[in-house]
Amino acid sequence: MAESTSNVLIGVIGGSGLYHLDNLTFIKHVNPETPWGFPSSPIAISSLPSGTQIAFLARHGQGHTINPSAVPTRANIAALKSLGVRAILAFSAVGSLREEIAPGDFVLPSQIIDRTKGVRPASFFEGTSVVAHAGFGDPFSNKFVQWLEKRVQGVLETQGNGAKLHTGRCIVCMEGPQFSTRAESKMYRAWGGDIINMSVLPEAKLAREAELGYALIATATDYDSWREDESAVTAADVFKTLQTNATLSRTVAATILEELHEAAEEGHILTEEVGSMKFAIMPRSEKQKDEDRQKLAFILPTYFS
Ligand SMILES: CSC[C@H]1O[C@H](OP(=O)(O)O)[C@H](O)[C@@H]1O
Ligand SMILES: Nc1ncnc2[nH]cnc12
Repeated sequence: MAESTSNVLIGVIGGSGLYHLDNLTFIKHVNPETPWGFPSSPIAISSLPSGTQIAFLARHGQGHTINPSAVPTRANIAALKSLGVRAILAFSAVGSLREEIAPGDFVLPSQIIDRTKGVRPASFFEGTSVVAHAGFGDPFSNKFVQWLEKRVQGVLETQGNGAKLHTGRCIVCMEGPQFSTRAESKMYRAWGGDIINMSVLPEAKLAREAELGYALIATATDYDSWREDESAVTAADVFKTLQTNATLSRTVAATILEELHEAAEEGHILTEEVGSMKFAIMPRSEKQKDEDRQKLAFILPTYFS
């Protein structure tokens, strides 16, 4: 492990527009070097009013300098794990593929359609002599997502200014940086996609490989490009809602993080993840290289130390 751990159980990943959280006392920045390089940006360790510490990482770097295809996601997940993090609460700006999901609404997706194009390293095992097939049928941590539902709903009802929460939805993760064509946007709707972004993969896959709880709070900024009589999405459309969504995301985080830390400490929201890689990893063979096993011990010390 690169950094000493100090009971930082929750890692928050901020997406477009969300580069810091509120109501926290900043303690320090850490920048752990992992076998997969450095994270997108130094990770801010801060304390909640109770003293509980949390970690915050800006997915695209503090000045939003990293495009979605180039985010060093393996380093991000490995760095968070090295700090002792057990659950990641990720935020993402998304396009809506459904009329009822309006810009400003929040979504807790439960499924993913992968439309990334193989340019992003998507496994810690890639390039090693160890083979593993993580289960990904339920790409988000079901218990964690269920835990979030009523808490996020509560915040939106009292402080959401009309923002609605949608649950049980399917997110399409596309390869950017360009937005989808109108034909693609319609195709994703026909496939059952409800929202679209460029970031949830490989983040969710890598969190699973590292046996971390992972949930995404998706915040809708636009209607993508499927509406016949409307113009196709532009970055300017996204920017219109980004700040309002980020402010509400900060309120959600400030309201739930203390209780989330407690839930992670007790472990009941993470029972599906911990131990999940045990039978995903192909049995040890003499052909597996020691150096690869050492590398993998960084994220899975239980199996590789
Ligand atoms: C700024 S529009 C496209 C960009 O926004 C989302 O970023 P994030 O998921 O980090 O909030 C989307 O995934 C794209 O990367
Ligand atoms: N329409 C869209 N497509 C992909 N990613 C997005 N992030 C925000 N809006 C998006």
